[in-house]
This record gives sequence, C-alpha cells and structure tokens, in this order.
Amino acid sequence: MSKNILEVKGLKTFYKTRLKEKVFAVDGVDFVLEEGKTLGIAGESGCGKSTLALSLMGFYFAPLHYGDGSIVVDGTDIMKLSKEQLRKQVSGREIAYIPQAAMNALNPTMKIIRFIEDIMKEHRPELSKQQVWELAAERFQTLNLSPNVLNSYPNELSGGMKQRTVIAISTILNPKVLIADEPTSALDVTSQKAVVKLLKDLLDKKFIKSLVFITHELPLLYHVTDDIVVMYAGEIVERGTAHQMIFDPLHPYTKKLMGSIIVPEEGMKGHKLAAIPGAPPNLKKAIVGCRFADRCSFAKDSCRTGKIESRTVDGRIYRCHFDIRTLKEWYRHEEEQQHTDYRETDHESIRIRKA
Ligand SMILES: Nc1ncnc2c1ncn2[C@@H]1O[C@H](COP(=O)(O)OP(=O)(O)OP(=O)(O)O)[C@@H](O)[C@H]1O
Repeated sequence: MSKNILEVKGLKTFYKTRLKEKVFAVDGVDFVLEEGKTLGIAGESGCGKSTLALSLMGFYFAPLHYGDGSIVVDGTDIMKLSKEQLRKQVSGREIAYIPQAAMNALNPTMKIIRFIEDIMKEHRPELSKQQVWELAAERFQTLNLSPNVLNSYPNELSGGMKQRTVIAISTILNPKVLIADEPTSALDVTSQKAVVKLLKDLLDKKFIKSLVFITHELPLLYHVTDDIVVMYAGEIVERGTAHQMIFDPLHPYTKKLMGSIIVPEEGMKGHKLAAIPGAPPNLKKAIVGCRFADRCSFAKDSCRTGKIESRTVDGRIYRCHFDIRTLKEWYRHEEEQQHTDYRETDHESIRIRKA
C-alpha cells in the first residue's frame, strides 16, 4: 500500500480585510494525497483554490491567516514548525509551490542560473558555482530543456519556455509534493501540452513524488491527474477519479460545472452547455446548510439547515444531503426534460423557418 505524502485535515484559513472583516476562503478542507499520485483541484473562480494552495505551504502572511487544522507532509505536521524551520526544511525541499502567473514574476534583470544559485546558496551551500551549473545543466537536459536557457534572461524566453523554466527551477531540490496553481493558463495549446509533459516527466523521473494541479478547467485535469477534487465556497464538495468526475459527477455542483464547460472527450461532445445560474455565497458570513443550495435545482428545505457532512460511497466522497440513487434519478429526469425542451425548440424553429 502506498503511503500518504500529504494529509490535510480540517484546514481553515481566512483573509482579514482592511475593514477587519474576515473572508473564510478555506473552510474545513480534508484530503489525502498518496505518494506517486496526482490530484487536481477544480472549481469556479473565487472558490478558494489559490488560497488552499498557498495555505498548504504553511506560510501565513497578512492578509492571509491560519485558522485551524493540520497539514502533514510525509509524516511531519508542518503547522507545528517555526517559520524558520518551514523556510529551511520544508519550502522547496518537501513541498514546492508555483503560484499563478509565476513566470511573469521572474526578476527580468537576473539570468536563469542566478535563481538556481540563490536556492542552492540556501539549501546546498557546500556546492561551488561550477557544481551548481553542472547540476542545473544536467537537470535541464534531462527535462528536455536546453542548458542554454540557464544563460538567458527571463524576457528572452517565450511564455511556454518561461513557464517550463519556472517549474524546473522550483523542483530543483526534488520536493516530495509540487503544487502548481494554474500552470497552463495564459499559454497556447502547444505550450500547455509541453508544460503537462514536463510535469509528467518530473513524476516519471521521480524528481517529485506527487503533484497537486489547480485549475478552473476541469476537463484539462482528465489528462493530467489521477483524482480530482472540486471546491465550492471554501469547501471540497466532491472527490473521485478523474474519469468519475468528468463522466459521472455526483454532486449537483460538479454536475453543473461539467454542464457549463466544453468537454472535448469522446462521448461528451454532444452535451449541451448551460451556465450555472446565480453566484457563490458571500464568504464573509457563516453559511448554514449546503453552500450550493441557492443555485441547486434539487435543493429542499432540509439542505438549508445544519452542517452538510461528506458521504463516502465506494471510495467516492461527496458533500450532499441526498444518496446517489436519488441524485442519479434527478439527473436522468433533468436530462430527459432538456432533450424534450431542445426538441420542442427545434420544431419551433423549423416551423418559423417554413413560415
Ligand atoms: N487578499 C485577499 N483579501 C481578501 N479576500 C481575498 C483575498 N484574496 C482572495 N480573497 C477572497 O478569497 C476567496 C477565495 O479566493 P481564491 O483566489 O483562493 O479563489 P480561486 O478559486 O483561486 O479563484 P481564481 O480561480 O480566480 O484564482 C474569494 O472570495 C476571494 O475574493
């Protein structure tokens, strides 16, 4: 049995705004990531994905604050470490984080090798400049990146190359977990594929042990991750294998999310697109009951009281009041209804055209 490389339990983190209001962006998140596995985190904008990624690093700087819970990386609860221990022993070594738009944050006046030298100065001070160069050149070569890149300034690289370079730099210490926040957004399709290939190479070559890939593009995760969790309003509402989540979502939010995006996979090409009506709840207030209730076509009064706990059925986890049979019955009924509506619309348009 593989061991858990990352265990997150009851994690709560919040922002404190200048008006002293709290925004509960991550509100009781639990998940486990096994060694050698990849986990995707998906959800609409503002559901807490980036905050979760940042929170997993254990570093909290205003306006982000730690509330509660544990983050255990390969057996060590990093929330019990001091800031100094975190910086020296965990960051980059145990767990590495590539924030959104990281490639645009590279200091344009520094050659790529300088970024690697800075990391090595902190973590491998015994290495000479020449040794750092050799180590970096070998790593770049292994990852199909030209070592010439090391001598370049960030602005001399294309967007895709810059992103792959950032990933190569961030994983130079072979972290156990890599958290990549939207690593392919703002890239063209060819560069996206190259980034995905690089991430897979890092896993295959065991430079990283596990990957957390965050994106609002749920279908992209189908090709990258073993499992997917979907977040909504600071909570995880569903977890399953990538295949289950794309082709057989259980939670009404995942179902609606899938129905609102273009899925290029075989068998999903004909599905009709529909935006999710309404907006996510205000995260500044305590929310009672199901957070998705106000946007859910199946919500009942019972969904708006108490706390909705997660259910685990056959390894799948979803946070909903209703059992799988009931949900699937509703989905079947809703799909039939939609087909009828479309057929009627078609007949109507034919009638109008004929007239
Ligand atoms: N610095 C901040 N101060 C206060 N609230 C914030 C801050 N940053 C984010 N938030 C709020 O925290 C919540 C979660 O935001 P977060 O950026 O984590 O979502 P996300 O799912 O990553 O969205 P996106 O896909 O757009 O990056 C949102 O309600 C957001 O408005």
